[in-house]
This record gives sequence, structure tokens and C-alpha cells, in this order.
Amino acid sequence: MNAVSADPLARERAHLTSSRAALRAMREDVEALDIRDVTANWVNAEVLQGQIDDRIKALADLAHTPLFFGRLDYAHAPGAEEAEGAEGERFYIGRRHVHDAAGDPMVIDWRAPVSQPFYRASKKDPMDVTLRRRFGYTGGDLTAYEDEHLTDATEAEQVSKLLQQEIERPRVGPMRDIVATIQPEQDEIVRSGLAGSVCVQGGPGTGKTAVGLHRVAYLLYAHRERLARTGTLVIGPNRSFLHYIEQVLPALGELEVKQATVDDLVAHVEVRGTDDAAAALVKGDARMAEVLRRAVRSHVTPPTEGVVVVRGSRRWRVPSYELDDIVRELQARDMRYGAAREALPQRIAHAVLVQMERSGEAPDDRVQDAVARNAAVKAAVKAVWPPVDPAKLVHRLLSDAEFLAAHAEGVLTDEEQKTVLWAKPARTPKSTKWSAADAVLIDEAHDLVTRTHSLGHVVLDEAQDLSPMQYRAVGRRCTTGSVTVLGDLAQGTTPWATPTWAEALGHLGKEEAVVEELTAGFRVPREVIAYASRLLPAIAPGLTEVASVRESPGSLAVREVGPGGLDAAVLDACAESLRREGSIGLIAADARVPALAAALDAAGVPYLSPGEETTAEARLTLVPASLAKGLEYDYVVLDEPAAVVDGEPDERTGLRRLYVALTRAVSGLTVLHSAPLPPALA
Ligand SMILES: Nc1ncnc2c1ncn2[C@@H]1O[C@H](COP(=O)(O)OP(=O)(O)OP(=O)(O)O)[C@@H](O)[C@H]1O
Repeated sequence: MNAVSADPLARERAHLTSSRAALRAMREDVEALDIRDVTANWVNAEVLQGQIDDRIKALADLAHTPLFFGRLDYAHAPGAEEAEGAEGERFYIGRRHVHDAAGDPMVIDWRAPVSQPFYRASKKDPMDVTLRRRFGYTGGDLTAYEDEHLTDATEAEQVSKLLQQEIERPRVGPMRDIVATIQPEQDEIVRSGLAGSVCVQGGPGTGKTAVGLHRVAYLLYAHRERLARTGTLVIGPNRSFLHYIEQVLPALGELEVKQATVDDLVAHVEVRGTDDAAAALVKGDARMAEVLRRAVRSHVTPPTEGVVVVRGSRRWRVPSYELDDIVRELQARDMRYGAAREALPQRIAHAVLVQMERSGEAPDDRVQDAVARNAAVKAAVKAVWPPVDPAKLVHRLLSDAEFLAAHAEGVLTDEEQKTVLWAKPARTPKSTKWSAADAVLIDEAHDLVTRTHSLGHVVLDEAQDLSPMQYRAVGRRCTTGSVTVLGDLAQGTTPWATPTWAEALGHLGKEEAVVEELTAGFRVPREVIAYASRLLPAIAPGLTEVASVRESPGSLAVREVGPGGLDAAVLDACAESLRREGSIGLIAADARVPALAAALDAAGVPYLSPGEETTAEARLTLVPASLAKGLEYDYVVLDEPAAVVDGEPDERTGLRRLYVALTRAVSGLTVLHSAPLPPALA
């Protein structure tokens, strides 16, 4: 037997070794489960085996993700704080729970209540913790630790070196989790309850995306069963962004969360067309919801004649005024068009039944069902309350000026109506080249006909770019659940970008959500964020400038290049960045991308597209400015800022696009220009 080492690091390593052994034993227990005896049929067996396989996956010991990253020594056993003489307890905090053969915890899940002081405790409020220890790893080996004695008044408060190292670590590959270093103000958002909706305003690199993803993981832990039933969804701006973040939740042991773009959610039709900005602006306006509501309801036609139901030798007549009453009553209810349509035959049948009873018959439910299915009743329903096809309805609204006018009167101006009407409408919905905004309208119409299924929790990232109608589409997917809205008003680059969070929350139907602000920046170094923040007064006056918590001041170079020399200078800057460690993003106006791609090809420099994983061989990504949002690179080379600004329909949007591009760098930014810099930046 080994003697217990006096060296604290050796003791912690020993705990790591035994925790790993315990994890292995847990995995082996699951692997050894024999389900042949407990399942009566193969369907059950398949399901059970699937669950077992997932559990085995979740119990994997990943060489490069440390099993624990922290330790808390409590003064008393949690829950017994007040008990006299209660002994202290020690907990190791990690990504997942590990217990030994006796069931005693070796590692506690970071999301458990006893782990919370790891993120929140301070000298001011030690939360009954005497010692907080952070661990440092090199590769998979435990190589360092750092202590804070929270109840020791003589110990000076200091910035954690391990935290700084983590923040400074070069980014290669997809986004990674931040469980070991979640900050107190971030933790408050991560652990806020499932019942409440939260909206986070935060400048570039303040950790909004990271916080949103960790919040999902936390909620799944705290409300596992409920969310397994109702579902969770993360919404991001585009495929490359979703690809960039897709590994974070699996690394936290959560494999079940769906990820989608807003376009994916409303994909009732194939999108093959585009709108000009003016049309998209009107189509995305919340007033369109009222136009659609009126148009759907206009399909109900007041009955002009009654229904006659023949059964055997008898005829039963529901007169038109009675039918009219039934229709009005259904219209007055807060019911979807389709649900009311389904209820109508039963209501008519009920009226027939009442007559039957009055004349001495004793009909039962089966008779009512039979009457509801009677051909005369069906015909009446079809005439009064015909089915509505959402795509057909939107097709008609956008191609038939009279139909649009009838429902948009007093809602849209004549000019706005003209703007959304197609110049050359396709004959049928099928042959229509639908735009993304049209698909959202169809989704709204869909919801008017059939209620959209609501999830338990939705995280909406880069929210500032959504149109009011898109917010509504997201909102109806969490009517019975809650939402985490993440965004930065200064990074809004659509013509309909969100002016205030209160307005966005109104469209989402979550007016009660709390708005939190994050201002500590983890990505962009001081010098670079200061440079980018020069744009703030022009693009979002009133927003707080990000305060970088990065130690490295970062390298910022702004170089003017003579006419004709830009491409060569860009290649040089890329080559210079490639000599360092980490990923490189070459960001340029979309229109400049083909020329730069050709230049890179000609020079034999391999490059990737956004969302493609960086590898040791290919570390350079050529990023069109329109796709840069949400992404980050160790070094960024920014080509011709003026072209980035000019690529947008108006100056403010252009400057916002530039702000996004300027704030992607973790370590260094090189700006190259041959045209003059925008005055706001110069
Ligand atoms: N507490 C933290 N500890 C370590 N790294 C962090 C922490 N918070 C955020 N980061 C890192 O900072 C970077 C920026 O985070 P993230 O992408 O979530 O910011 P964001 O606010 O969504 O930025 P943007 O507005 O540009 O999309 C990421 O690399 C993330 O891992």
C-alpha cells in the first residue's frame, strides 16, 4: 500500500486516478447489464439498449477533458450549516457525477447545488466554503492547483492565474465549454430558473453564446424529466455558426438538444427566392400578423341555408339562423381556425340530437358521431368553414391586389401593399420562388390554422437580427415554455434589426423576461476592442463599451496599402499570422471574397470556409463579412473596411457589419486598406 503522500499535488493526482477507476467501474457496470431477462419484446429491448448505449457514451473518460477542475472544502456538511459540531466536507467539481463502489461521490456534477459556490463564493460571501481550489491540466495530466481561502481575511484577493491561462488559451477547432471558469455574473444567468425567460444584452465576446449553451445544460440537469418530454432547442443564425457550437453540449454530456436556424423552423416550403430590402421589411413587420389573421378568418362564410339530415324515414333540419349561431359562437372563441373547423360537425350533430330528444328519441354518442359524419353535414361545413392551405393563402395575398387590400385595409398603406405584391406572380404556390420572409408568413398562417407545438425551453442566439415576424415564429415555439434571448443591439445588421429588447420580447410574447447585461469581454484584447468601440457612438449610442478581461493587450496593426497592392499585402499578413499558433480568419466584404480566394489559390495557400473545422494543416478560414457573426479566430486579417461598409444598403448597417468583423480576434488584428478608412474609425 502507498503511504498517503504529504505532497498536496500528489494527493490530488491520486484522487484523479481513483476517480477515473470509479468512472471505469460505473461504465463496466452499465456494459455488463444483461437486458434479455427484463424485456419481453424486441422493441423494448431496442429502446433499452439505446438508452444503455447513450449512458455508456456519457460515462466515457475523455483523455483531454479533465474529470474534475475544482474542489470545495465546506466548513460544515451542506444542509447542516447550523448544526453544532457538524463536520466539514470536501467536494471535487467536474463535468459529470462519479461515485465509488459504496455510492459515495468522488466527483460532483458542476450543475449540482453544492457546486454553486465554486462559481459564486467570494470573500464577501464565502457561502460556507473555506477553501476553493482550481486545478490546472497539461494535456490530460493534473499539473497545478491554486487556492483561495475564502474565510481568511488576511489573504489578499487575487486574479486567478489558471482562469487567465484558460482565457488566453489559443482557439483551435470548434467552440469549447467554459465549465471550469464560468464567472459569477454569467453563472447567475446559467442557473436562473426554468420558469422565467431571460434576455442577455452583451457586447462582442462577453460569453453570450457560451452562457446560453451552459444554461441549456444546467436546465437539462435540474429539470431532466420535464425537458425530456417537452424538448429544448438552440436557434442560431446560420449553418456555419451551428456547426461551430455543436460540440459544446455533447462535451457537457448533453446529446439530445436540437439545433436549428429560424429558416429551418419555418421550412414549410422550399426557399428559392429573395426579397429586396423594402419588401422584406414589410413582410417581416408584425402588422402582417393582423393581415394574415383577417385573411384566414375571411374564409368563414355565414350560412345562407340550413342543413337537412336524413336518417331512416326521418328528416332533421338545422335552420340557417341556428347554424349561424353555432358559427358565431365558434368564431368568438379563442380557437385555431382548424380546431374550430373540426368542432363544427359535432356542434351541428348536437343540434340534431337535441331535436331527436325533443321528439322522444333517445340517441347516444354513436348517433351523434354518425350525424357528424353525414354527407349533408360535411357539405355544410365545407361551405361555411372550408379548409385553408397556408401556402395557398400567402400566395393569394401576395399576388391578388384586391384580396390583399381587403385584409390589409387600415393596417398597411397602399404603398406598402404595392411593395409586397409580386410583380410577376407564379401561377401556383408550388411554382413560386418563395423567399425566407414568405416562409415566415406561411408559418404564421399555419399557426392560425393549427396550433404550433411548444417546447420546454428555447435559446435564441444572435437575436438582434430577427424581424418581428421571425420573433413571433420563435415565440410560438415556446408559448408554454421559457426562452433565453442572446444578442447585441450594436451587431444588428438586418434592415429590421431590433431597436430595443423590450420590443423584441413583446413580439416573442415574453414581456416579463428580465434583461441582463454582460460587459466583461473574454475574447477581444484591450487594444482591439478599444479600436472597434470607436464605432459605438455611430452604431448604438448608449450601449456600454466592453471591458476586456484579457491580460494580453493584443496586437493591433492598421496598414495603408498603395493602389493595386491590397491582395499581396493581405497574403503577406496571412503568412505572417500563420507563423503563429492558432486559427486565422481572413475577413472581407462578400464582394471581395472571390478575388481573395483566387489570390490564395494562386499562392498555394490552403483555406477553409466558415464552419469547417480548423486542423493543424489548415488554419486559415476565408470569411465573408456576412458570415463572421458569432465566430472567432486567434488572428484576424481584415481586408478593406470601406468595402465591408459599402457592402450594406446603409451606412449604419455597414458600420455595424464592420464592428462585427473587428471583434472576432482573440490575439491579434491586422487591418489592411487602400481606400480611406470610414471616418468613425479613423
Ligand atoms: N467565463 C469564461 N471563461 C473562459 N472563457 C470564456 C468565458 N466566457 C466566455 N469565454 C470565451 O470567450 C469567447 C467569446 O464567447 P462567446 O462567443 O460566447 O461570446 P458572445 O458574447 O456570444 O460573442 P459575439 O457577440 O461576438 O457572438 C469564447 O471563446 C468563450 O469560450
